[in-house]
Amino acid sequence: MLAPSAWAIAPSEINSARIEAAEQNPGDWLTYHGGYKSYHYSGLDQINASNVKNLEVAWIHMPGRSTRGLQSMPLVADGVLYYSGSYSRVYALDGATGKMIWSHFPVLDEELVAMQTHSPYNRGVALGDGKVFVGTVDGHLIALDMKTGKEVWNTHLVDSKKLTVGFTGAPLVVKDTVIIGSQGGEWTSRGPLFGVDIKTGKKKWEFFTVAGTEEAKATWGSDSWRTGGGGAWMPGTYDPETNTVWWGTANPAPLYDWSGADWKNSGPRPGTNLYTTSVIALDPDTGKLKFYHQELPHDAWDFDSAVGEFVMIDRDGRKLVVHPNKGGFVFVYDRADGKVQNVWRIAKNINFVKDIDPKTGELIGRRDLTLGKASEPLCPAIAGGVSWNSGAYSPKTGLWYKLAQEWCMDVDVIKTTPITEPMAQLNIGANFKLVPPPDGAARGHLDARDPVTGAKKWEVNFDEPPLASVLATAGNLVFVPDSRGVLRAYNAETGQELWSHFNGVGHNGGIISYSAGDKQYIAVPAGWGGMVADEFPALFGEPFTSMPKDAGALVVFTLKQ
Ligand SMILES: O=C(O)c1cc(C(=O)O)c2c(n1)C(=O)C(=O)c1cc(C(=O)O)[nH]c1-2
Ligand SMILES: [Ca+2]
Repeated sequence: MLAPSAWAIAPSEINSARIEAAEQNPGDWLTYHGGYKSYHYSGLDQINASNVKNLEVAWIHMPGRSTRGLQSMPLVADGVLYYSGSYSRVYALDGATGKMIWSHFPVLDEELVAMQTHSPYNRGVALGDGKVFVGTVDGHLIALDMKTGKEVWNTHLVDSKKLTVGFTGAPLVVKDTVIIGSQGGEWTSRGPLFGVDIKTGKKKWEFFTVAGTEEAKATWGSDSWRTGGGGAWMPGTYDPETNTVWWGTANPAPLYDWSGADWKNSGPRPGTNLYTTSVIALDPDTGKLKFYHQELPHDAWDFDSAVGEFVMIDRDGRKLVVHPNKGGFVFVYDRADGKVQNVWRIAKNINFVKDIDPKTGELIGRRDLTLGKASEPLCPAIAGGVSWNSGAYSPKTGLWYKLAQEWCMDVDVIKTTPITEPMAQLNIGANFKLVPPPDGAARGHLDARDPVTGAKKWEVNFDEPPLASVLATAGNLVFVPDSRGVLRAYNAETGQELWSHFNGVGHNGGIISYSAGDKQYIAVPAGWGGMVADEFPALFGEPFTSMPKDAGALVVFTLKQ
């Protein structure tokens, strides 16, 4: 199915209604998650399981200065591809040829950026109201004219000079509001999310993921909310039926806590620490909290809920949303009220809890660390049982294709005090080293599962965990961009590998499909160097020891003529 002409009347008008209708317009890819349902699925089937072997490179684009790789999710509207690289460089390219239409390089506070650790990568842009929106690591949200790339407005939202953190995640457009979340879990901020007027750039609201309400403030003993961390560093999504924004929040700081089982009363941040490591449901117009579920009360392991995937599934009259937590569990919620409907595990090596009650979401047998070396490795490792990139759901197969990671770490918990002056410093609270898990080598796997029950149909193993997003298509295909730099296509029903192509450097970003003219394309950023990627040389050796962390290219494929 190719439907590029459906929007011929007003080609560049992008609003929430058009995003809601994403499924009827498979030639586009309008939001980070491919549409509000977060499927990372393309309804195009020109490229399919029987002809995927005929894929070839159509064009390549080099953004330059790809420090820490190329981590973004491209977007496409009406055959034009928009994407960002490190330092928030934004490009608009002809989707058929790669020819540049415009580029925009923001002027950043380079001195500040050089002092940041989780920087200067950018994970994507948002489209709406004739503009392209991008966040910057020095705390700005910028709107560019979609046709010319000229700056329309530029709003300074985070005092990054003081707080160190900024924006790495993509924004989300909801009606006349642009929503973006800040980094924060590893520092001393309060991890805000912002709602900004789409026309003027004026800030409409701000929601603090740390102590954003009086109820939440009471869950931080010793005034620890002042330096609580939090963060909302990956984009969530929007449920138009209930006018609700779903967003995941990051961990509290310090990441690790020495108080052991007495965490309610002692240690650096006594209490449950709301709304960190939670999913929060906000009113997009006001930023008011509607409801929430804290996936890990008093997270003591850096297992953020910040993974941005909220997969909307309707089943047996129930409206559900599926959300993975970095600790390796997958939560299923009722979309009306955020009540837990199921919890299942996707990572095999987990010992930070014995289990999570699938009916209530309650943690069973938590493993709270105390000062000094832990007696046995903590599983999963700080890099997570799942990482921040997204899986893909195919409404055709009813399967969710999701990557998981098997690794643990030796951990030595130390006492820290938050440093806020003159500039916030990382507040980790432990030294650590990644090690293989009890059941074998450190590795990754792609699972094809029922997203609600977790029932597994098939699994493919990888010697090193892939750290990029997954794409599913109506052509009965699943694409996995792997860490060595090989893009692989699988049969969506069976997991059989059908095609692969080496892109020259590891993948650490998104992947999409779109149409331009009468052709279907697959676009994948190649470029290695995220935070988790830093762990690869010690664990896996070559090719990661010598893999560049400052090279990137957008590689686009189509079928041979
Ligand atoms: O709490 C935060 O604000 C925050 C930010 C980031 C980031 O901006 O990349 C990561 C994390 N947390 C994190 O927990 C994490 O596992 C992680 C992995 C990566 C990466 O680039 O591979 N970034 C981040
Ligand atoms: Ca974190």
